[in-house]
Order: sequence, then C-alpha cells, then structure tokens
Amino acid sequence: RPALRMSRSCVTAIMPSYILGLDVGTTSIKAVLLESDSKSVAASQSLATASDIADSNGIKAKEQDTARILDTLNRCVGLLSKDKLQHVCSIGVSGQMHGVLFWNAKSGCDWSSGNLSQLITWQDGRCSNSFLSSLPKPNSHLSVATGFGCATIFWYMKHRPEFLKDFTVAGTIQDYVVSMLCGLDRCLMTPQNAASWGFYNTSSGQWNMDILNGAGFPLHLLPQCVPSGELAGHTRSDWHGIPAGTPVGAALGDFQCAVYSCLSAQTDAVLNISTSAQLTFAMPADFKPPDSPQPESSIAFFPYFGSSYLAVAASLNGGNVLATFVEMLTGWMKELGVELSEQSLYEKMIGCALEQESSDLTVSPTILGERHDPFALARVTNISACNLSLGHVTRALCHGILENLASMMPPERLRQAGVNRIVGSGSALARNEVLRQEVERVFSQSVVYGQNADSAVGVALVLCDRLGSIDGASPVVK
Ligand SMILES: Nc1ncnc2c1ncn2[C@@H]1O[C@H](COP(=O)(O)OP(=O)(O)O)[C@@H](O)[C@H]1O
Ligand SMILES: O=C(CO)[C@@H](O)[C@H](O)[C@H](O)[C@H](O)COP(=O)(O)O
Repeated sequence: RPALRMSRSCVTAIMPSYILGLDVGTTSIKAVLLESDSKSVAASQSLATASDIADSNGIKAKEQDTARILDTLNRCVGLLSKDKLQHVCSIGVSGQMHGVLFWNAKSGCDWSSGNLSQLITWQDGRCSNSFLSSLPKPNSHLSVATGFGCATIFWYMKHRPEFLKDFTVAGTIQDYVVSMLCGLDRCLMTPQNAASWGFYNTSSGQWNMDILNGAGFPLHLLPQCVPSGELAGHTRSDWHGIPAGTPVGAALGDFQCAVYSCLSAQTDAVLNISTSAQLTFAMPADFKPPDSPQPESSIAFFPYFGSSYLAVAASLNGGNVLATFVEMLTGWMKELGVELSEQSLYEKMIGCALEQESSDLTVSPTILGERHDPFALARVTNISACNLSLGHVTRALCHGILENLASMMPPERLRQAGVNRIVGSGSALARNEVLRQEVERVFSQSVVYGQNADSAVGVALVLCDRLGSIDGASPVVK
C-alpha cells in the first residue's frame, strides 16, 4: 500500500518504502526487500558464496574467504531493483553465528580494506576437547564449543599469537557488514551473537571480563554490546542506490531471525534447515536460564529479544550433510570422467528418493559430531545388497537428519512444552520434498511451512516492528 511518508529532508511523492533484509549464511547470501506497510516481500535474491577454503594445515580448520562473501553480498544486493533500493528506509543484517573474523579499525570502514582476516566459521574444528577443557570455566549458562569466537581467539593466543597482533577489531561476519555500512571504527554486537561466542553472560548482558582478563585474553577484541533490535548507526554513503544516512540495525543471529520470520504462537516450534539445522520453541517470559553450563545437554537456551529465550536443539548437521554427499558424488564422478551439475544432482537425488518411500538403510549423519557429543561421528549401518541405490541412500540420509534432530529434541519434549505444531523454514527444507516428508514422519506434531520463512525476511521484520520505518530513529551509537 503506497503511503505518503517523510523521507530524510522532504516529503516525497507517494511511493512505498522498503526494508532491506540481508542474511549472510554459511552457504548463501539472501537479500529481501520488505514492503514496510504491508510487510510483504516485494523482491528477493539469493546467491551462493562459494567461499569455503580448504584446510591446508590439517588442523580441522573451516574458514571462508571474506572477500568472496562480501563480493557475493554486493552482487546479490545489486540484483535488486534500483528503483526500489532508492526507497529503502532501513537495513537489517543477520548471519551465521559463532564465527569470528578480524579487521583493523584504522584501515577499516572500507569494504576492500587490506587488513581483513578470513572468517573462521562455526564449523571450525581446531579447538579439540582437551584444548577446550584447558580454558577457564565461563560464567554463563552456555558452554563453549569449537567454532565459537572466544574459543577461536584463545586458540590463536596459544598457537599463533603474532596473528592477533595485526588486528584491532573482531566480530561475526554480519557485524563486519554493519560496521562497513555505517563506517564504525569498532564492532557493535547484540547479545544474540555475543552469546554465540561464549564467555558472555546473558543475564547480566556482560562479557566475562574478569575471567577472560585472568586468562590473558586480548580484551580489546571484545565487541561492544548493544541490545538486539537496536540500531547500530546509519549508512555512511550511498550503497547500491540506498541513500547515505539510512538507519542500519545492529546485526542479529540468523537462527533468531529465522524464528522471528515465522513464529506466531507459543504453541509453535520452528524447524529451520539451512546449512545447519535448528529445532526451537520459545520459553515462557519468566524463564531464567541455569547458572552454569550444561555441556552434555542437547538443548541450549539462546537469547531472543529483551530477556526472552529460545530452547533450541542446534544441530551441526543439516543441509550440509546433503551438500557433502553431493560433493562426494561430484568427486567420484570426476574421477570416473562424468560431469553433472550440482543442481541436476540434487534434482536426481530428490527425485529418486521420492520414488523410494522408505529405506531399511540406517544413516546416522553426524559428520561434524554435535556440540553435546563431539565424538559421535556419522555411521551407516544395516547395509545390504538391496539398499544401495541413490534413492535408498538419499532417503536414509534425509531420514537420518531428522532422526538426529528428534534425538536432540524429542517430540515428547515438544509436547511437554505445549507445542502442537512445527513451522518449517530455511531453503534446504523449502527445496527438498524428501526432507519435508521426513519431518512429517519423524515428528507427531502437525507441520506447516512458513511462506518466505527465512532469516533475511526475519531480520527485515525485526527492523520493521522494532524501529518502524520512521527516518531518523535514534541509533545506539551515532
Ligand atoms: N539445488 C538444491 N536443491 C535442494 N537443496 C539444495 C540445493 N542446493 C543446496 N541445497 C541445500 O541447501 C543448503 C544450503 O541452504 P542455504 O539456505 O543456502 O544455507 P545458509 O542459510 O546456511 O547459507 C545446502 O546445505 C543443501 O542441503
Ligand atoms: O548453532 C546455532 C545456535 O547455537 C545455529 O543456530 C547457528 O545459526 C548456526 O550455527 C550458524 O549460524 C549457521 O547457520 P546457517 O548458515 O546454517 O543458517
């Protein structure tokens, strides 16, 4: 619905305004334009970043090429209509949690600045269990796992201290994007992302300064926290036609934003499957997390907005399991001298598995282990001569992904929490009918699929609901 709206310094013609929602995912960038009055999606684009870097040092590193991510982000936004971009009234950014990249404030505020590290992602495996147990115990209800920002920084302190000396700022990839857009000389981080780094107390809203200081941690690399849903600043220059001075929200977690895009009732749970997978429900408003970490629990309590929490089974093994299978097939076919695009492989796999309604092949698909059980790697059992077709294997993989999630968050646990419906989100689920069938098979609750349910839409909705589209909403930091 077009509206007469105040725009920066003048009253402009009747023209809808939009909120740009960006999600920097592990596999792809998503960009949506949300019409701010109707809250409907006016346009969306998605591009794979193809940014994974091979682990050349054998340390189980999982890094991504930051320059490629940023280039993909710029290309993705560039695919949206220029006309609409000129009417963007605020920008929200979400992205993959837990990971860390480093930059230099002095050379910063420039997309192409030289002194920028690669992104060490949530899938990184360099922090062994013995290394993690050598770290101080956090004052938080969340335990620290490999791939968490603070654990990664501790790893650099021990193994490559000289590396850290080159950088003055650290943050998640989505924090970096916000810093660049606003020209910030430091990193502002919301509790959603801070909690995902470890050594952050969600009740007090503070980093574990004393504990970290006592362990010699470089405190200057800790971002400054701002509440989830607040502004971080304004764009410092024109960006793809979006005028300078446009308000930008402090970056949020992709998981919370996916939930925000489709959680409408206390009796709903949200199942998001993208590269990873999360099954979550909202805790009652008066819920307080436990005092200390529970590393063996498959359910964690992550901060949502204000003082509310989400109970989540955050599986490290979601769409990436299928992506790894596709990669394996591609590698084998290459060795055999056959070529088939990724897209056709997915189509054929899904097609074959739809024909194969069930399989007695059993796949436990935890190729990355799980945070509560890092040593339980994937297994294939019950192999017979009759269950090795592409249909059987794909069906068993998809079933295994859902069985694993259900073992982390059993249907009975959902029932006890009053959940009677599961809302599906995420593009791995949206693009894979076999996964959807398996959700419906494994969980007894009814299942619906959110339209436009993903993090980019969620973060745009947050901006829409929390800040309105009124120009000049005051930022936390100017
Ligand atoms: N052509 C395809 N058909 C079906 N599923 C796909 C296809 N391409 C990728 N996927 C799935 O989507 C997942 C990535 O989803 P995406 O939403 O892009 O992730 P993220 O939000 O983590 O960046 C992959 O891990 C894979 O399982
Ligand atoms: O692990 C958690 C929460 O602990 C996840 O919810 C978190 O979003 C993910 O680890 C990463 O952010 C990756 O998300 P995605 O790229 O799979 O969408």
